[in-house]
Amino acid sequence: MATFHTETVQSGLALSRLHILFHSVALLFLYYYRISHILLEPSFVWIFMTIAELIFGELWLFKQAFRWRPVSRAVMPEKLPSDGKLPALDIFVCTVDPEKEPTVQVMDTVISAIAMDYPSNKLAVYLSDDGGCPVTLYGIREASRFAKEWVPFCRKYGINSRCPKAFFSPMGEDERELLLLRNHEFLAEQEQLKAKYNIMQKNIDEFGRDPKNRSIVFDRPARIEIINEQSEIPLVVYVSRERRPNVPHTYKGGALNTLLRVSGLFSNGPYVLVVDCDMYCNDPSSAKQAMCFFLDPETSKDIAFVQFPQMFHNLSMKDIYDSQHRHAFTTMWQGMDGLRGPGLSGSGNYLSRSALIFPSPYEKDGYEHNAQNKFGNSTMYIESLKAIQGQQTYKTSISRNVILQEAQAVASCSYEIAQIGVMRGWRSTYLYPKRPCFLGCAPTDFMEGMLQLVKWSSELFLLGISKYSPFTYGISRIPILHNFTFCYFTSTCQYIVALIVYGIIPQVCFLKGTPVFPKVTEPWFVVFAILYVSSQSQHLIEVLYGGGSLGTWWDEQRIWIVKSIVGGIFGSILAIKKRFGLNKAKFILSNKVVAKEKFEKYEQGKFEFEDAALFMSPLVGLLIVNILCFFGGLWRLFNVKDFEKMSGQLFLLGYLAALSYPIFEGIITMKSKVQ
Ligand SMILES: O=c1ccn([C@@H]2O[C@H](COP(=O)(O)OP(=O)(O)O[C@H]3O[C@H](CO)[C@@H](O)[C@H](O)[C@H]3O)[C@@H](O)[C@H]2O)c(=O)[nH]1
Ligand SMILES: [Mn+2]
Repeated sequence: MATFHTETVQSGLALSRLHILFHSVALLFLYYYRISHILLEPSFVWIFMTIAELIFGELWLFKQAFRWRPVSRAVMPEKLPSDGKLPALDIFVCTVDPEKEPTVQVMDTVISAIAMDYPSNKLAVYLSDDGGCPVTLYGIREASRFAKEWVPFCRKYGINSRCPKAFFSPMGEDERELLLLRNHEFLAEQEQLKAKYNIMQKNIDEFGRDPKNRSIVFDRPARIEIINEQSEIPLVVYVSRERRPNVPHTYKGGALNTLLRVSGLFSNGPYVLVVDCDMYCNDPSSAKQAMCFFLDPETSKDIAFVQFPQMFHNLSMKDIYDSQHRHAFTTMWQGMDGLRGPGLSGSGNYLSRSALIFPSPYEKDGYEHNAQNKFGNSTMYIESLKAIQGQQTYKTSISRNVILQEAQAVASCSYEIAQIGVMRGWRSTYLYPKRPCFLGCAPTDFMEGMLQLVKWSSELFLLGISKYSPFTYGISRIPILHNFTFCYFTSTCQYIVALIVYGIIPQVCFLKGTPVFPKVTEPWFVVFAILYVSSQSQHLIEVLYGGGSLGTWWDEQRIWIVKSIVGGIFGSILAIKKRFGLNKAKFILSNKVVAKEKFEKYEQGKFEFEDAALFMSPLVGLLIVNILCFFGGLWRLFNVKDFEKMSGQLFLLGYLAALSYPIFEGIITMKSKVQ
């Protein structure tokens, strides 16, 4: 019996495809207008405008792939086999730096994972401590001790908020009150647990107060410790892989590879959940929801991973920086799901181990050839792969000590061989349930948001010029529409060229009185007007349809321009530096602690540019050009009165001025602080 069903997001699909056609035709008219004009009367201004419009058009086209066949899925966990027949599941949590990733917060995630609604003997939780910090090891021991009381409590009352922090916070209030009404003993038990939770936090904080316990060691042997083996709660393992300064460690990817090998020796669950240390499990049923895809009798065989949206607990209503990535997790991922499946977004994804081992879903033999080259020379680990082939949990009679020793070996630097990736023929799937399954900490101040953006942009840029570029590698191997989605991701840096042209040329020409758009009375003007209205209304409909407001639409346009400029310039600079090995800077780890004043500003919906002068400089430059040209040009316009030919530019500049007003405000208040 099927355990999930899929629905094409039908409402307006035909209309939406018709719109794609309509907009494409309008674009062709625009190009015809531009190019025929250039042929008659070549000028740099027109050539640049045309290049910009070609880039906008190209990216617009790639983007339509996301709108072609969006699907939404629903699961039926009640139709899953009984608990005894479920496959084993390993959960991986990654952390590295207790300064940016406070240990107490990491432990909330670990506890929420331990408390997942899944049979304890089938679940194992692995914490990768890439910093090798004593406080992390201390923290997980405390967390495991607390979990031994927390898990039975959650099960007894059927609690949904299994991250203790969330449960005891105002976010958990509704649930607490409901339970209180139903059960008399609940109050006393809850108070007890809250006290124990506070003690746990206090202990960890105290232990971490000593800087020695918080310091990161990047020159260390592997250290693996079983934290819990008793069966009332899942197996809990602490893993700190070997790190040596002169051996490349490939950051989180390397940490995950280590976890795959280590967990292969201990529990070898055929499925693996990966979460970042700040992304606590907000719905304990997510494991069973994911199993609905993996265990579906008809369609499951080729599913490599199930992705849940990344959602955040620290967003404000206005979310001026669009830290939630609304467009990505509502439109884009659903759109990709309707093609061949969403991309891996790094956290909140359930992976099938088979997809990481076997060349294709239909080719589960043959991995043994060369196994030592591919997976390293631990025979015990290679044995574990065989168990995956048979889809059985790896049963072992080998003693714990021998396994621990082997685990130490597979966590050493010499095992860091080729990166594992999902191979061909596999599909992925996306599930966006009503209750968010994972909640993390989004950057809510401008600087942090931009750092993360620059990190991502540089990685996508590098992918675009790599061996695996969608323009070369993808084009012959991936169905065209699906490949378009990857073309889009790897080309967003191109927006910067188009935006610089559109942010300087019409402005300077407005000041000088040179038109760059057709006269308002000419029929060609209609083409430009149509394209503008068409793209804006497409965006507006998408926002409103997803429950957003007019304000969201307006704010998103602003932050889109800001992000495209910052990501485009600094992302490509970083990418080029990385490409030529000039990048001395370390990995940009996202900060999960937010300064209070900055957070307050974000909550009020006010831009805060502190410390971000470098990232802001191109933007400030463009803003100055815009303002000077706008007012200077207005002065000229009212003197010369050539409204007819300047209307297009007047509108563009007015629109940009209105859009950038809050940024302007942010800059002014930043200045006044310095004085
Ligand atoms: O050397 C490292 C560096 C990072 N991490 C961990 O990797 C995770 C993600 O790092 P973070 O800096 O928090 O990335 P973000 O920018 O917040 O996260 C997004 O972007 C990353 C890619 O840049 C993805 O891997 C993440 O899943 C995705 O949530 C965190 O748990 C880190 O502890 C390691 O384990 N080892
Ligand atoms: Mn993150």
